[in-house]
Amino acid sequence: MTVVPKIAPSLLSGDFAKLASECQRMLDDGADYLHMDVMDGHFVPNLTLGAPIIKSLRPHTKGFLDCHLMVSHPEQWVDDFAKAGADLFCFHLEAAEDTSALVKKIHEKGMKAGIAVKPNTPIEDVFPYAGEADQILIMTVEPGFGGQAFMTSCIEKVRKLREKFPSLDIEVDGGLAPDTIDAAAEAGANVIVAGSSIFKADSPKDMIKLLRDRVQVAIDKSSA
Ligand SMILES: O=C(CO)[C@@H](O)[C@H](O)COP(=O)(O)O
Repeated sequence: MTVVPKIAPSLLSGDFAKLASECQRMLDDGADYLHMDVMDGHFVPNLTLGAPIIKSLRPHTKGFLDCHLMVSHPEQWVDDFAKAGADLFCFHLEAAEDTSALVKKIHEKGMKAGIAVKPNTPIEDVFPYAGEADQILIMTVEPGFGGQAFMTSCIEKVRKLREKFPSLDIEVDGGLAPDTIDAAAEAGANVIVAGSSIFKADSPKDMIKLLRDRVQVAIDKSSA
């Protein structure tokens, strides 16, 4: 593997009333990405934030805004997120009309492109597009809410994707914590989204370090 660990705190578990300072706190504590959960109340049964919030936040942070759009018709939001200053636009395979065209459009607008898959979507469905995208996100909970239990059934999907794409950024999201990180990392995940485990930790800094160290151990083991 040639990948490196990246830790992406999910701001969904932070305090939206002070989003900019929550982002800064995470960066100061060692975060690599700021994971922004965009939900439309249609693709998932929850409503969170959209491009206007990303636009307001952008002048207040230099952090990498890893935007995960859990929305129907993701095509319609590419321009708005690009203008708002998103760094990565991740859409759901299940929601896209034309996956390759959407990846191309995201790149043309100057953002990195991610493709997410829900727990019940076979990982093979994303194989044809994994070479075009910058990151594949494997959901390890049903998307919609923070604080759910990690689904171990998703681990095999990470393993299969890593086997085929050794240098791809593989992100996992949902229920990542000290008791689940090893399974995800050993299967090949290198980008870790974590909400509850980081924001509820006595020391978010120590939690970010723990998650990063465990991923690094798995990477070292796999390349030994
Ligand atoms: O996208 C989602 C939920 O749909 C996630 O990003 C969660 O916000 C992660 O939260 P934890 O499971 O780590 O609490």
